[in-house]
Amino acid sequence: MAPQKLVFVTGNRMKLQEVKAILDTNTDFELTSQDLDVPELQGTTEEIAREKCRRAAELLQGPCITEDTALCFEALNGLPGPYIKHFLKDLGLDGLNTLLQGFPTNAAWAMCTFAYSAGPGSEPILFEGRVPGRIVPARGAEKFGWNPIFEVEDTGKTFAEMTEDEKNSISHRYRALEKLTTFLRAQS
Ligand SMILES: O=c1nc[nH]c2c1ncn2[C@H]1C[C@H](O)[C@@H](COP(=O)(O)OP(=O)(O)OP(=O)(O)O)O1
Ligand SMILES: [Mg+2]
Repeated sequence: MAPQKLVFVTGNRMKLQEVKAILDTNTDFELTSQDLDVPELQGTTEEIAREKCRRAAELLQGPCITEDTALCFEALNGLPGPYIKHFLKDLGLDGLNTLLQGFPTNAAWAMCTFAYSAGPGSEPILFEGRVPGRIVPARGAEKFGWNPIFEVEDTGKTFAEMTEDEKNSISHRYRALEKLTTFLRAQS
């Protein structure tokens, strides 16, 4: 059967690189990407993910997937969550550690939410993947976002200390993408 064409709307080339690597050996899907400036509303991760995908499908006038990544601190009831991009930009990796000083736990989870819309006017469907861990002083290469300060539970390693393959075989993104591709395969 011909591969399903997927348009991934994202402005983040590292996300795109990881999604391509995860889908790499998968011949069921053919991924292309579009860097569109889609506004992100405030709200819960789910609300943000849905609305971003809705707007992307309108702009593209066709089916698409979008993705929202959140980093959630247990001590802060899940914040910064979907606002991690702004916290990271303004506080940096050190500042995110400082933020947790005085709290009893540095437990955290990384969360990835893919949204799929069949086209404009079609309600997006969400697929979520999570990885538990904790926030630690930066270790490893500073190549992608908050990778150096997120230590994955039971591994003793931050995402930045893992090889790309290692991260991509256990990550929040991998787990969410598994659910999305299972859904899409069942559709076709
Ligand atoms: O696996 C990851 N490991 C470390 N850092 C990560 C990861 N995945 C996203 N990140 C960073 C990028 C951005 O600072 C924030 C998510 O924000 P988020 O709005 O989802 O991404 P974005 O604006 O860069 O791209 P997009 O155009 O798809 O919305 O966390
Ligand atoms: Mg964004």
